[in-house]
Amino acid sequence: MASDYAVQIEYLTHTYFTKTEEVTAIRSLSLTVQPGEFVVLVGPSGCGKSTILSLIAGLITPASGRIQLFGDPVNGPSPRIAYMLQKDGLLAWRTVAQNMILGLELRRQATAAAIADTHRLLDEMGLSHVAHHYPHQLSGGMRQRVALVRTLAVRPDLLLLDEPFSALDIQNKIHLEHLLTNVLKEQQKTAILVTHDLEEAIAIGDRVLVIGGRPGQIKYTLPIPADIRALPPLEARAHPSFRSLFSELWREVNRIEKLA
Ligand SMILES: Nc1ncnc2c1ncn2[C@@H]1O[C@H](COP(=O)(O)OP(=O)(O)OP(=O)(O)O)[C@@H](O)[C@H]1O
Repeated sequence: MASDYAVQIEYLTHTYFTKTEEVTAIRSLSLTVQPGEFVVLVGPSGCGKSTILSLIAGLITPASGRIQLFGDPVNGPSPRIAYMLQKDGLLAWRTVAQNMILGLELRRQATAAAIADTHRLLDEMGLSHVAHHYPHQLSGGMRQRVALVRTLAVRPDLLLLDEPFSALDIQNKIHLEHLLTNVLKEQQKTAILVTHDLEEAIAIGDRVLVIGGRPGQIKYTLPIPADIRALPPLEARAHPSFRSLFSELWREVNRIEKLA
């Protein structure tokens, strides 16, 4: 029977083989993500968060277990997924306008309508005035906004976000969180974010999963209450329950780190 989940992971195990050692990064991990849900992965360094994203993206093949995307098995990179990383990956010799359609070009989807859509997104990000600038002429926050436009331009059903805002100052970070969550809500996209920033996790996620142990497994789940989820990221941080959720998450991440 076809699955109704955006992502369904069952008993996933992954081992890296190097010349000198074998590292089992993930063992027997099961997880489901609902369409439209925003799931955040946090946990100590090296616990396997990025590996989970790479497996979902079909960039690496698991040793065992099963991953389904919108009911279809993952057998390699899927056009339904877009990936955004901490490094913006903008090409220095292309303008902002040319950079933001790169994904569309690679997928042979750079139609006039699709390009017009990216210009609308660029406008929403407050960046129309730099469409003809080159990346070196932009600030870090602007570059990451362009990278976000490029990620959204291909109209992915699932966004995988690996610490996309971690190099930004707090103002830029909250601004980008705001832009991201607005677009995700408007377009009802599913997203999985990896972050080390526990405040960010609570302010923008629907559900936060603490990954830990060696090999990595889900050790703790923190559902974010509906009244916090309804708020923009800055206002969420000022909600009366925010501090106690932060303490709960902090305690769990530290407890798991000590056990590792
Ligand atoms: N290509 C690789 N070859 C060998 N081992 C790897 C490889 N990539 C990751 N690992 C190992 O797998 C484990 C999980 O790594 P992963 O990058 O998924 O963790 P992470 O939780 O994302 O870490 P961080 O928070 O530091 O980015 C670590 O022990 C890491 O050293």
